Amino acid sequence: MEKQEQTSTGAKEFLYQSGFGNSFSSEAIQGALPQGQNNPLVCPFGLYAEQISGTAFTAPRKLNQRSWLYRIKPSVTHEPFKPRTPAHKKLVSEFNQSTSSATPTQLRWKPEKIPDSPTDFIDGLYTMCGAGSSFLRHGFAIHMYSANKSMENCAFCNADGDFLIVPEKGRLSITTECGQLHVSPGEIVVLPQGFRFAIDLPDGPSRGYVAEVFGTHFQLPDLGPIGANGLAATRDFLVPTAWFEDEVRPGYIIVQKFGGELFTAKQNFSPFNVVAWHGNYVPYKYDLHKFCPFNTVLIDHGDPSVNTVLTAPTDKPGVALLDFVIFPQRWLVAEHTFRPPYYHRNCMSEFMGLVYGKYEAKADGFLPGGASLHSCMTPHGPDTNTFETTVGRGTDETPSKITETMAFMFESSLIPRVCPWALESPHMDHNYYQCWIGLKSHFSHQGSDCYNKEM
Ligand SMILES: O=C(O)Cc1cc(O)ccc1O
Ligand SMILES: [Fe+2]
Repeated sequence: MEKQEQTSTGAKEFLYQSGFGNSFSSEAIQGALPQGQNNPLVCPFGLYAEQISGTAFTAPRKLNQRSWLYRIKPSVTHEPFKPRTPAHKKLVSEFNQSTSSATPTQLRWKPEKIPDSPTDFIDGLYTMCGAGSSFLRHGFAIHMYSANKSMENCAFCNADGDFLIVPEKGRLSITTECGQLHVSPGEIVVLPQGFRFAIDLPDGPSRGYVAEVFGTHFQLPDLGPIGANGLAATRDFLVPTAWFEDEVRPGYIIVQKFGGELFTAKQNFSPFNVVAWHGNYVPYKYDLHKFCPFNTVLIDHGDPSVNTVLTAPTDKPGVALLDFVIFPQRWLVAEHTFRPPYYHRNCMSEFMGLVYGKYEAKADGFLPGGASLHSCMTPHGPDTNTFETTVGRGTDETPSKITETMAFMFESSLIPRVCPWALESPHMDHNYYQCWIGLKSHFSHQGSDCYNKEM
C-alpha cells in the first residue's frame, strides 16, 4: 500500500509504503523491477542489480533481511577509500579504556548549542556513550547531533550499525537509496547499516539523538498478554518509494563510517540512482504520536517497558541490546498510588532524552535537547520537587492527563562507557545530584499522615 504524506505546510510531499518487516517493492519507472528473478542477464532499462544484505546470508528466514536495488551504476564505481581529513575526533564504535570512561554517577546534560560555523549532520554528530564493539558486532553507541546546514555533494554510509534518529529540533529531509523521507521532531527514522543517505535541513538548525546498534536490527516488541494490538502498529511504519537522480556529480564524496572512523571515496555520480528496488531491508520512519500506550488502570506505576516502541534484541530472551521506550501523553488514573516513576536501581542502563515538554519525574533541569544517563544499578527517580508536590497533593485520585510531552529512553543491558568530551562538556549539569539531596525523611512511628507536617 502506498500512502501520501499529509503536510499542512505545503512542503514537498513524499510517497511512502506502510508496514514493518514486510517485503516491500517500488519502482520509479514502471517496468524497472525485474519480475520472477533477481538478476536477469540484462535488467530492464539497462540497470545494474545489486543486493544489500543486512543479515548473514544464512540467517534464519524470520530474521533474514536483504534488499535488491536496480541502479544506474553499481555502488562499487568509486575511487579507493581514504581516511577523511581532518579526522572526526568525536565518533566512537569500540568502548574501552582508551576511548571512554566508566562512571556510576548520575549524569545530566543541558541542551547543546546550535553551532556558529557551518556544520552538517556528519560534522555535528558526536558520541556520548556506548558499550561493546562494532568490530565484534555486539554493542551500541548513543550519539547526539547539532547541525545547521544540509550535507552537500556527499552521502553518509554507516558500515558499523543501524542508526535510530530522534530529531528534537528541525526537520530532516533524508534521501536514501530506497527513496526520500521527511522526518519531523516527534517522529523517528531508522537508517539500517550500509545504506547511503544524505540529510538536508529544510528548516535550518537541527538537533537530536541517535542510537546505533551493532550486529542486530530493531524489531517490534512482543505484546504478550496485551494481545494482538497496541503500542506501535505495523501499518504506521513508513518506508520510502523509489526515487532516483541520473546525474553526473563531479567530486561526489561517499563518507563511510567504518569502525568509528570516517573514510571518503570519490565518485562522479549520485549514489541515489536506484530506479527500482524490492526487499525487507529498508529505511523507515514512525510518528511517535501514533503510539497507542497501555498503562495502569487501578494501582501502581508499571514498568516503562510497556512503552517500548522498538527493541534491538540480544541472544538472551527478553534482554535488550537496546530498547527504545517513549513517555508520550497519556492519562494517569491509578488510585492510592504514587503516580510518577518510582525510585529505583536497574541492572539495565538508562539514557534519556526529551523531544518536547516536561518529563514527569523531573520538575526542573531536564530540558528538550538535554540528556541524562543512569547506568547499571545507579539509583535515580523523581526529584525533590516532584516527590513533594505529588505527595503533598494527598490522595488526589481524579484522573489527570500528562500532555504535550515526549520523553524517551534508550535502555541497554550493556553498561555504557562515557566519552571524554561528554564528561568534559560545558553542558554537563554538575549540580544534578542536588535534585535529590533535598529528599528528607518522612519517617514517623505514628504512620503515614506525616507528609504535610514540617519534618
Ligand atoms: O528513570 C526513568 O525516569 C525512566 C523510568 C520511567 C518509569 O516510569 C519507570 C522506570 C524508569 O526507569
Ligand atoms: Fe529509570
